[in-house]
Amino acid sequence: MTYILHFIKNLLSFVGNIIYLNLIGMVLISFLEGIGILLLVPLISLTGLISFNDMGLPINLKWLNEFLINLPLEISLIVVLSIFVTIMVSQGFFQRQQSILNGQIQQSYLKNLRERTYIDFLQSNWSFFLKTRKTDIVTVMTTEILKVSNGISLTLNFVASIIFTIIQVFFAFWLSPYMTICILIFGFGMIFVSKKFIRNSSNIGEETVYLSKTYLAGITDHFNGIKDIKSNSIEYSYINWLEKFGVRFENNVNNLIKLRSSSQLLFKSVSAFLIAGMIYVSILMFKAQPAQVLLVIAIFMRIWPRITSIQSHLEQFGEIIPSFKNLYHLQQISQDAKEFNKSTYENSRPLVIKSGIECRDISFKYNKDEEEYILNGINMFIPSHGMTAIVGPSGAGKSTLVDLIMGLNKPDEGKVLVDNQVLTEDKILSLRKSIGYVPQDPFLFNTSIKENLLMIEPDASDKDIWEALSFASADEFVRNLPHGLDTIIGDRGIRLSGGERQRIVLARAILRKPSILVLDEATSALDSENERKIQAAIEKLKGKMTIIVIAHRLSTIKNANQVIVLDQGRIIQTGEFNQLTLDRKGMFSQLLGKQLEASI
Ligand SMILES: Nc1ncnc2c1ncn2[C@@H]1O[C@H](COP(=O)(O)OP(=O)(O)OP(=O)(O)O)[C@@H](O)[C@H]1O
Repeated sequence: MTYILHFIKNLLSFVGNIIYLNLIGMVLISFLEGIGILLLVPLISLTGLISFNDMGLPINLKWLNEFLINLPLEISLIVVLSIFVTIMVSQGFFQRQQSILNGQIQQSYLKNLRERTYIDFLQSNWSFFLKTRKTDIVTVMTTEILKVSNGISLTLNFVASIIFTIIQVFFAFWLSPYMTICILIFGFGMIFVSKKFIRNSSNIGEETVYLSKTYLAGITDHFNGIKDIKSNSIEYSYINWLEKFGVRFENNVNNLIKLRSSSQLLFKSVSAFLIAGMIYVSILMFKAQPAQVLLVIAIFMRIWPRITSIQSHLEQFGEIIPSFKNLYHLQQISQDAKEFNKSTYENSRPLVIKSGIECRDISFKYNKDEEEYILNGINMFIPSHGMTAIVGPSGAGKSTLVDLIMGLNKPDEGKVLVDNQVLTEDKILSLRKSIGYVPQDPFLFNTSIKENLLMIEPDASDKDIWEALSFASADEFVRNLPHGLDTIIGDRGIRLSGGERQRIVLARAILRKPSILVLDEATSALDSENERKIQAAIEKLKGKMTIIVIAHRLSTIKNANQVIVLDQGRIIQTGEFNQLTLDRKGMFSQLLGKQLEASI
């Protein structure tokens, strides 16, 4: 319940006073419906079968009776029916207004919740994304947020249902206090007894959340790896996975339907026994008149559905509370991991690096419970406007080191300094705004080449774009595409070759005119002709910006001003390319030797 209350509080602070208008609307509607019960009395009387006096009502409606009796039947019937029609039409009108208002509240809350959650995620630091599965975030942003928003609407309906019930009970109590008390005792007794249904709903809801997350994670993995699946002809192990998973999904929904229908059956059966018992007791034991029996039925038919509705709401709450919990927890984690807000984002300007970036005694580990550091006692200086290459065997910590330099990870010990100033939280964003980054696995969106480039620099002109493309040796192939810059490149750029993708991402990084260019294995997917072109391009950039390259192909970094060799999280060699090749026993020479052997 704490989770629902948290989101209700959000809702109250978001929609403000409209929510009270909404509640007033609900009270008005219930009031008009309550009057409906009262109206039954003169209506029954007008049948001519029974008089008010026989009904044994605790209220004095004789004046109404006398007024109606003194009128000719047609007139009194018209009066009563007109009142009835007016009440029903007004109720319908208010109901319409209230439904519209409810819908508006729900939709604007959903919009706000979606935006807030998305902003929270995007403003979180990198460690949040390292700890959280991407597909869990996607599940929250799609299905869970919708469920929470429906849950909010369910809560508003629940409040309405409670208000309806209270007002109906009030009218019923006025007409017949004993019978109302009797129905209420039975009703709330039933709700208490059927707590098990609510608990089971909650268990099913937990399972639904788990299944949704696992399904999305599985399906995403499978289609990301579809080339491996098809090339290795392992389609059927995945089809089997889906079939098994489908059974669990099916059971989950069937269990929910069974639970809901069992609870409805229970309430319906109790309702039948109760009404039969009441009629029996009133006729045989209290010798009730037909009018009183009719009243018993009328009151019962009004109140019992309200009690059933409360029970059904409670069961639905049980089912969606796990979604509230899931969203709440992920929001909390992302808020704790917040690294900036809108104003810090807007106020941070790209840095211009004058002297260079220094790592001083840096140690870092991903899992803080482990003893071993991934990076250990790193001391290095990356001079501005030079080209620094970081090399080393796989798993040595190259990407981790570059992530620390970009302020994505924070060192557990030691500091990163930019132009001799410690890289504090407030400077991280400025630093990142001055970086052009080309990742190992270049990411492109399923849109045109132009839009992919403008994502980084929305104000760039076509001339700037062609310049950047030409610099990245991508201009020729883009010109040859059927729609040139407007060619749509498919999911993650699937319609382009690996090398073409990498060149587009390089062009995108350069378009920003960054003061630091970070290339993480940027040339790995290029053939030697394109690699040569990019080498020449990087050569052109040397001296204009600070270039950091993580390289496996050592031939690509011949012109680096400094090469840093990492092994098992430690720097083991630093120097110029040629200088390092002279150290025959050093790791750099060994790596170079292995690559030469492999290329023969
Ligand atoms: N998110 C992570 N959580 C836990 N450990 C990680 C994470 N990322 C990397 N590591 C570990 O840190 C070590 C260094 O990884 P890193 O990716 O920095 O190496 P690398 O030198 O860039 O390797 P490669 O050349 O293969 O890309 C590895 O042992 C890796 O298993």
